[in-house]
Amino acid sequence: MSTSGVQDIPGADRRLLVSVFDPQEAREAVLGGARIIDSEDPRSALGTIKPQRIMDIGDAVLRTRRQLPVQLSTNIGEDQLLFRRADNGLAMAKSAYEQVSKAAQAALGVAVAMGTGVHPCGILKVGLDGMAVDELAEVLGEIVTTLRRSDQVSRTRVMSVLFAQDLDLWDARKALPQVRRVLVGLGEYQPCTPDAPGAFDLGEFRTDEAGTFAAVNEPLPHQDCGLTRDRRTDREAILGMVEASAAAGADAVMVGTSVQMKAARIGLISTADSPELVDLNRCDTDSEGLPRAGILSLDEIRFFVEVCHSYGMQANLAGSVQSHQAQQIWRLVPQLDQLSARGGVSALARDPFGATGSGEGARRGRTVRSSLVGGILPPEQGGYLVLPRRMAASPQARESVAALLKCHPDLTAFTADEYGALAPLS
Ligand SMILES: O=C[C@H](O)COP(=O)(O)O
Repeated sequence: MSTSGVQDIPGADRRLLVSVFDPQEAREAVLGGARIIDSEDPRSALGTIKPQRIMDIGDAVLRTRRQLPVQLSTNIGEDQLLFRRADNGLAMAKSAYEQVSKAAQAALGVAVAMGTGVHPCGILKVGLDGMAVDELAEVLGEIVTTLRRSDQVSRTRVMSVLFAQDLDLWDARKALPQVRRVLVGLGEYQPCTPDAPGAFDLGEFRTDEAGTFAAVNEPLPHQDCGLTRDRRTDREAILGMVEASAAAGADAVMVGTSVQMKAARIGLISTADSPELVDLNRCDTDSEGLPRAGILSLDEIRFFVEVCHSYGMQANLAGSVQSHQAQQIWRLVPQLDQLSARGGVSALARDPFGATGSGEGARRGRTVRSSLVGGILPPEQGGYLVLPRRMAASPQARESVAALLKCHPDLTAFTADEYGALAPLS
């Protein structure tokens, strides 16, 4: 007898998407139980990936034993904006016609790279960051129509992507050294004068660049795109994105987070201030004591799912999704179609020759582990709770986990070391 209720949903077909960068990560994701294997360059939130790598990943999925049907997905980048450089060096937007055409060409290209060998319905994620609502609807509509008319990939599903943001939280965190370090490592900065807002000396992070000043790249505010008047992604922004996606004929909408939010430990799901959620975000601190924060409340997540379904589209959540969030959200929002993850299912790479892991903390230096994939799976597919070992050591976290297991006694809990090896939570 289920205690969460979700196991009792007849025909539940909820899916975990895992973003991978190579065939080995693809195998880990499939063996861990992911239902959508997403080809993506982890250097950014929707990192563009070469078609040949998508093909390599598809081949790896085909060769790996799967218990349930698996789909492929990929993306055509975070935004579809195109610029040219004016004589004075300033960036000038290219014509709407060129933007729409390039996006549709890219969509066709990556859909062909995914092919139909793994599944007839590949999924195409379309980043639309920074675009005005009418602009993004035009791009999406062209992509949908182009793919539908194609001979080979007409069943490709189109998923629009909205990057959720909380600009007040971002402002409060963006100057922290650990946030700047990650963004500098990912190349998310631009040169500036020493007196420019947010300027810092690159030499703090790269000795060879001492004396060069830079500022981290800022998120593109929703207000500038006409999505909402708020500095945080709210119901108005969600509704605007879902309506535009539905009008364009998209099949699904994903709300995720930009690389700036990820670097600042601002994930999509807020566990604070909810009587239904156990707040483990506050116990998940980095080595400097910075806790994980979230953007959308449980009610806003329910609103997103409900609005998507009212337009006949699927709802997908992403944005530094952690195991404790996933296990609660799957149970509390049983209608949710998909969760997506990379950071929450990756660990330091273990060097088989004995050296310690490399690339500590950076998105690129971590690799997908099947043991961690199980931490984000829905309960009806065997999902369990995974707590990073450093977090499990905190009495505050232990207390919160005890409360969580009391709410959901069907959950089995493990700790994970920095390489993703699991041990039962004792
Ligand atoms: O498509 C989804 C993203 O790859 C999720 O990445 P993340 O879990 O590190 O935020």
